[in-house]
Amino acid sequence: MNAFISRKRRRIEPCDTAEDDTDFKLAILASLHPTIDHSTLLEALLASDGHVEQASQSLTPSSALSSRKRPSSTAGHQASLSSYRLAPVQSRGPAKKPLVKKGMTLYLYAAEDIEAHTPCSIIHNFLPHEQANALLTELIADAHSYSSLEFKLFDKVVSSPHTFGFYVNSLAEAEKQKTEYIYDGRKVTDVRQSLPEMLKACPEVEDAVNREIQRRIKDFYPDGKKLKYQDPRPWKANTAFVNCYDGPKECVGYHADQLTYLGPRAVIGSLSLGVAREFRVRKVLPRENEQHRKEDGSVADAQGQISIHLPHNSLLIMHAEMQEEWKHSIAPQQSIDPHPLAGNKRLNITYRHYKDAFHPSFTPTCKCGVPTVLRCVTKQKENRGRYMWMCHTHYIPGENGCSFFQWAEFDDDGEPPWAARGKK
Ligand SMILES: O=C(O)CCC(=O)C(=O)O
Ligand SMILES: [Fe+2]
Repeated sequence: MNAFISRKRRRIEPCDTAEDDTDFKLAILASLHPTIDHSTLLEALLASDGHVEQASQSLTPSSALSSRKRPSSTAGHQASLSSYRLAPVQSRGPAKKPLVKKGMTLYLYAAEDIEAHTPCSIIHNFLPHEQANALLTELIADAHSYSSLEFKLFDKVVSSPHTFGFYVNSLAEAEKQKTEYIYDGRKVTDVRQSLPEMLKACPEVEDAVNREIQRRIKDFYPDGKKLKYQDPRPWKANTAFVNCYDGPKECVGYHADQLTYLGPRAVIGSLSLGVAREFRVRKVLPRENEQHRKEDGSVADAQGQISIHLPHNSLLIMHAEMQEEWKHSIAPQQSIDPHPLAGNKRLNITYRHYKDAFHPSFTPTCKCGVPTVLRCVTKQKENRGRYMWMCHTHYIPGENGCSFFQWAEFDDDGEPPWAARGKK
């Protein structure tokens, strides 16, 4: 049986009387459990909604397990919190009700918990040890020349506090990317050919992702059927974005990945190497829940979030329900455990399947003459889940774009109408 643990995120408030109360309860718990560290006590208290007695019971280890320490996030070591029975989790299938609560972060470590409570599954120790290290070493060398992503946010040009590189599997593909594809309204100049170890890992990633997709469908989706618009054909790893996070403060904010070249209900395979970091996910709320939005625009506190621990050599599969219904981020941390090969760096490969039918020569072009971006309506209740093609150009600093908008139509397998016409 596995368990999860949760911790209330610390608010930046100079004086908080609730914190005093918590400190008092913590002192009682500490006296009852003198060998358990402070953060584990705090997590148990919060998971028990502040009930000291309940927290104390949950901290009594099951007879078979002797370890009491919260697992450290030491890279390369896969830890689980199964020694604390804070909540029972059924062995297979989706969770009956969400565990995440307002203002809380649930910390998930075990594969069974991750797949039951998020749209992701995880394979720990994915590649053979030597292969993972060779891939990491190859990427560290290439990451020196990565750049950060610049984008426009409310008329300000901001750059993401991490760097990345973009790879495709052949030089011919790289040339096509540079000349035919558009990202945030622009062509990209730095497209790399996948490195030997990246190519070597591709078939393994493809096999694992395809297996996980089938398992997800069978065990988690209604009636064991694929989702509407999900592609029934095998998933391919023909494109990769490699993210580099150098030190605990480098991060990426909450976002959903662009579906423009992947199509609806896309699946992404994300291989983590080097320093272990926290991958946070939260479900997107429809607009009627907007009363929870804070002044700084965030809603994470209002609905809670889930943190997935991503150690070295773990493959996270973001399933077909992820991009349309959830957002994800890599959170900045106070500290990290350095990795023997990578030092302070985490390298992450997000393998993606670019589909032929979504090549920009087929997708609608806006009034600016630029191929459009594919988006899904997530907030507006009436149109939630519908897709639309929209002008990209307003992402370019100094440009406002046009008002182009067109609903996007797909068949049950996520194919756009022009692909069906081509088949006839
Ligand atoms: O670093 C990660 O695990 C996630 C990166 C990511 O979200 C992205 O590349 O879109
Ligand atoms: Fe992403």
